[in-house]
Amino acid sequence: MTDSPAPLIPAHSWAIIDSTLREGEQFARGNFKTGDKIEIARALDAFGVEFIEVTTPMVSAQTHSDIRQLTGLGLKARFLTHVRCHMDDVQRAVDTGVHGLDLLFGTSSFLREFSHGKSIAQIIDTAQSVIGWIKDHHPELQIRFSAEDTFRSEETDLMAVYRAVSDMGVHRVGLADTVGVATPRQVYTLVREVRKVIHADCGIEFHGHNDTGCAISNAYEAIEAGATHIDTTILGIGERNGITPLGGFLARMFTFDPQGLIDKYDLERLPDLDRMIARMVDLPVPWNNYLTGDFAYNHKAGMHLKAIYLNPGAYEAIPPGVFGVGRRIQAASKVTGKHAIAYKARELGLHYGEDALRRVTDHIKALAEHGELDDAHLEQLLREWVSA
Ligand SMILES: CC(=O)SCCNC(=O)CCNC(=O)[C@H](O)C(C)(C)COP(=O)(O)OP(=O)(O)OC[C@H]1O[C@@H](n2cnc3c(N)ncnc32)[C@H](O)[C@@H]1OP(=O)(O)O
Ligand SMILES: O=C(O)CCC(=O)C(=O)O
Ligand SMILES: [Mg+2]
Repeated sequence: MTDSPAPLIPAHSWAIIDSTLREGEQFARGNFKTGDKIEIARALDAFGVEFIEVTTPMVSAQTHSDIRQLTGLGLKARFLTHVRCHMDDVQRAVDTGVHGLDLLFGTSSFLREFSHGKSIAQIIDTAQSVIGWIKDHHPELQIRFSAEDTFRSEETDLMAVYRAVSDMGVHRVGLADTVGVATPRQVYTLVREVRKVIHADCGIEFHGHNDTGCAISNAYEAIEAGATHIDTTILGIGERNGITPLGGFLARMFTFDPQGLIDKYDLERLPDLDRMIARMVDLPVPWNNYLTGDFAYNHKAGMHLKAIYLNPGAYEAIPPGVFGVGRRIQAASKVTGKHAIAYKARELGLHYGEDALRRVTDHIKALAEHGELDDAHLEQLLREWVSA
């Protein structure tokens, strides 16, 4: 026996902050009631996510009381609340029973001009007094500071902000691709730069929107560059078209360290998580959803089917059973081939000679020009042709 090589990106080098109960509430249809929130939190905890981020208690008295209820559930996952870097918000958040505060302050010129109106010097000043207050009065709380709209901010501004908050002793800094514009290479480069100015024990969190379709690749690049925490939501729900989806992110990371993921999370629960959120937002799970979409494991073309029957790994990067889903073999279409038909026949105890197999395959392909044949039709045909 030889030891297996160390995984390229070990699963223990990063953690998930699932934000379905924060970013997900900002999704068009994310109107979770207290009962929904409890169901989501319990399901995420059973799945094994390390952190659950919830909305700021500043939203309403109901939200404040919901957070207290969630943190009182006795779950293993740790709760974080997402608050503006402002004393009013922080003081409202500290008695909610959360494990930590996710502070944010927009650093791009867009947000400095149109959101809060503060200069970089004022942001640093405020951050220092808010962080200082938390450290003095609630040293038990984890503190994260994120520069909202990081990827449209000036690099010199960012470095000044990150250095200052790291010097104040925050546990993590956050990089947020708020409008989903960053490319994977930009994410990689910036995370590397940030790593150089913060303390060695300070974590790096990445939050990526999917407006240009890069949310998963950007999360992956962030980890490659040294990020320690990734924000996800179930099905990727969030503002506009959302953020890095939990399932898609896990699919990406599974390819680097399958066993690490199996050890950390109860992966077979993923389909239930996706269906739960689909039900709550009253939308179907997308047909092409990572891992759990109806057709995520559909195999159709003859060349694929020949190999799939011999070894599914020939056309699957990730075995579906690990994530609690099954594969579908679509044998009776116009793009099928003789190997798939022979296999289907064998399943029925039927055996064709080479010529007969060619003829029945061509017949099925011709019929399927008008649409797919269902299983019953295929079986009937195979039985008829073997005795014809
Ligand atoms: C990219 C993101 O997803 S960021 C997170 C977004 N999350 C939320 O907005 C949480 C839900 N929000 C809410 O319930 C409300 O917006 C509240 C309670 C936070 C604030 O409500 P209101 O006081 O009515 O203000 P409103 O929402 O209209 O405007 C935002 C305010 O936040 C201020 N603000 C924005 N960012 C920050 C910040 N990082 N630190 C401090 N203040 C900030 C703005 O200046 C503005 O305050 P102003 O009116 O004094 O200028
Ligand atoms: O706090 C953060 O890091 C992320 C905030 C957010 O949702 C965003 O910038 O899109
Ligand atoms: Mg966001």
